[in-house]
Amino acid sequence: MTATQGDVVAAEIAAEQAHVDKVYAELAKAAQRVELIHAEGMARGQTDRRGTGDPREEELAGLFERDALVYTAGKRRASLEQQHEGLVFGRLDLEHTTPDEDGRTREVRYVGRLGVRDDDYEPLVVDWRAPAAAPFYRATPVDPQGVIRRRVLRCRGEQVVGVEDDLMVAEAPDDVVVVGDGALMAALTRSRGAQMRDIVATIQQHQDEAIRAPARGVTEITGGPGTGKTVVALHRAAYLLYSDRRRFEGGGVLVVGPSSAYTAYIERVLPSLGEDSVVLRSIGDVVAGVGATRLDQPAVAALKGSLRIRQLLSRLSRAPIPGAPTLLRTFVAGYAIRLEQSDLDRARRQVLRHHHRNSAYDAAVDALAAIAWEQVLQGEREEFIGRFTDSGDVETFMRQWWRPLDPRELLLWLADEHTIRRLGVPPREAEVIAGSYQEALRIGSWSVADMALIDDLQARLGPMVDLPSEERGFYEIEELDDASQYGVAALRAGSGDEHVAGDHGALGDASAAQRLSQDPRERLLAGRLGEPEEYAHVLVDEAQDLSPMQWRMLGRRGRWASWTVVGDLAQASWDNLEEAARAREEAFGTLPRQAFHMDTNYRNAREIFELAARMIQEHVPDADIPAAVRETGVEPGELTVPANQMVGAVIEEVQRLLEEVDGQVAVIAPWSWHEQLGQVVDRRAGDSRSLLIDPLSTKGLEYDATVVVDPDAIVAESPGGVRALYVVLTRAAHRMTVLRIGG
Ligand SMILES: Nc1ncnc2c1ncn2[C@@H]1O[C@H](COP(=O)(O)OP(=O)(O)OP(=O)(O)O)[C@@H](O)[C@H]1O
Repeated sequence: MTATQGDVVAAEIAAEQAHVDKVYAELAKAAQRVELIHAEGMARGQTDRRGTGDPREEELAGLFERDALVYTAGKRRASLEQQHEGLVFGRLDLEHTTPDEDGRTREVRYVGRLGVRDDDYEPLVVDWRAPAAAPFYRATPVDPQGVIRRRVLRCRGEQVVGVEDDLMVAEAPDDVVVVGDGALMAALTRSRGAQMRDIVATIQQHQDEAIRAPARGVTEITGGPGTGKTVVALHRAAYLLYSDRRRFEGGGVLVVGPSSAYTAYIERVLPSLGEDSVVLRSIGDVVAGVGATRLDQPAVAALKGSLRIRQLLSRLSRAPIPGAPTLLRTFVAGYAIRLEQSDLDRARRQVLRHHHRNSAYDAAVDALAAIAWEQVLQGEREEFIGRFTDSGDVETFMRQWWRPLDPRELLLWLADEHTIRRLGVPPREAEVIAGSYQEALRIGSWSVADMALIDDLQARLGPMVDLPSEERGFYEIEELDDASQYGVAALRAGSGDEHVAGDHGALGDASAAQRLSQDPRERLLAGRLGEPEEYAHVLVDEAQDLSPMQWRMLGRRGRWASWTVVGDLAQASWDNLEEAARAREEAFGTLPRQAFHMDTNYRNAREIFELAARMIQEHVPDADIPAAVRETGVEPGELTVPANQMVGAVIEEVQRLLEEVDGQVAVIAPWSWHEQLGQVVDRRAGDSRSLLIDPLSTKGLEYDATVVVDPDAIVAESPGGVRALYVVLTRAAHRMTVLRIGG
């Protein structure tokens, strides 16, 4: 009796299962070792004087050691747990030209999310990032690199449930069985989850080249929609950490994306690849201690994003504090001193020529003293200056005239149109800017574009330094002033203290304060800004959308960094691309460049992408159009419905699509439809399989199916116009319906 194809596959699966079992057994041993280290670490921290609050020095050393051990063990355990699923995903059968020491030319090599060795230190699985794993991604029939067969193992938990082979030589040797229809197609046909998955088992050769490119300088990854730019860039981050852990884990890797929906969407990819030290931020969350999700009207965002705004910020950072005293009258060393507004302005200008405002308190006192001396010119100059500097009146005056300035406070000065006009802004722009900060004060939240302005002002003002302290109360001990470091920021926030958390780690506390406060102004100023954190590598996704001011903001965080920059100009929602390109060049300086272009669309079924491509080519003839590799045989639906029947049509389409796909169905609608549609479709992804989302928030995301509502309004409403619609039309993997308004 001959074996059926099913029997052959079952036998292959059973053989792979035997190896996978061995790996998990080894892993269980490793987990036990981790437990032992954990237990040992905890034991070292035991102290016989618990509760006295007075640990001996050797106990402190014990505690430190314990933390280090527990930390390492915990990290290893977390990574073992996260990579448990699908730990082994690949196998290479290689034929070498020169035999090994035992005279064999054949080798079997398994590839997985991490490297595992047996007791003899023989590799059971090679980490996908190790050089030994490279042929898994690089071998092709034209250049097999010694590979006869590449096999992808599909696992559920610890069970191998399928194998998919690619043969790299013209004919398989007799003992090498080839099964399956190819792993890539199987992966692309599957349903999309609410979160992005890693593609470690099916990375394609051209993607692998970008992933493993050297870390130097700037790596640009371009390509049309769905070409895997994001997922490739994330694998690249994992690869860089593996290839030079000291540099990148120590220096930090920052990944910046367009929105918090995007960061939530991609947040599982890196942990599933064994990396949890990467910092993910949306562009509204880059500045430590403050965050924003609100978007300005396009005209306002354009004004705030352009480099022209820097002139206003420069003047603002040197302007007098509104409401601060305009006259200093006092007696020093028996002389009556009177410093008028013009004297004060002169002193301020002199000081700001050479100093950051927030660190120039002493210089400002000196400047005032020098001007006061001009009114005296009798006796000893040094003695007079000393008496002036020590004067209680002068200190009281300085507390108002030269207090530490929070950049956010300066932006709020702009809510007053007269202030802006005094700073030389033309009336129409002054009105737009004032209106935007009046709105911020009304609703108590910043806009995403404000973050880059806050950052720019912070660079001009310097970090906030507390004024020289007044005499302290007896119980007010030094350390408690900065208790935020010890995790009590939320308490201070609750007590109404504006100066909450001092670093990004405590951002959550700042937002706790924001939630607690009823007063919009207090919410805007809650928490304390941290200083810009610098990184060894900065990865920017949807880079085509960054404004020039946002490039400057990122530039401050990557002054010594290498970069990976990902984008597609045809999807841009920023219209002055030339100015943004200049700001971006400035951020990169003279760093060397390398470029990778992705030209295969792995997301959209061909039928869906053709509709999107036709639309964008009509308006942007030089758009970068990839080739879609998968077909479903189902054309996207295009319906025209009267406006008053739109809600019903949406409900009907959602119902229909939910039956056709296993994953999520997104209704992508312009804001003008959100109120009506919000009553029938969930606004948030949550557990529900259908959701309502606005066009801009879909950047970088994907769904099994989409219902695109009123495309003309999407174009009219978005700063990117047709480019925004192009983004929207390329979000669906399997099914799409476009609902136009008409007749
Ligand atoms: N080699 C691969 N194997 C399996 N799936 C892949 C592969 N490459 C890309 N994909 C899938 O294709 C989809 C699109 O990828 P991704 O979101 O990274 O594209 P993108 O170029 O960033 O798209 P956009 O610019 O439209 O946001 C994702 O579901 C991703 O998992």
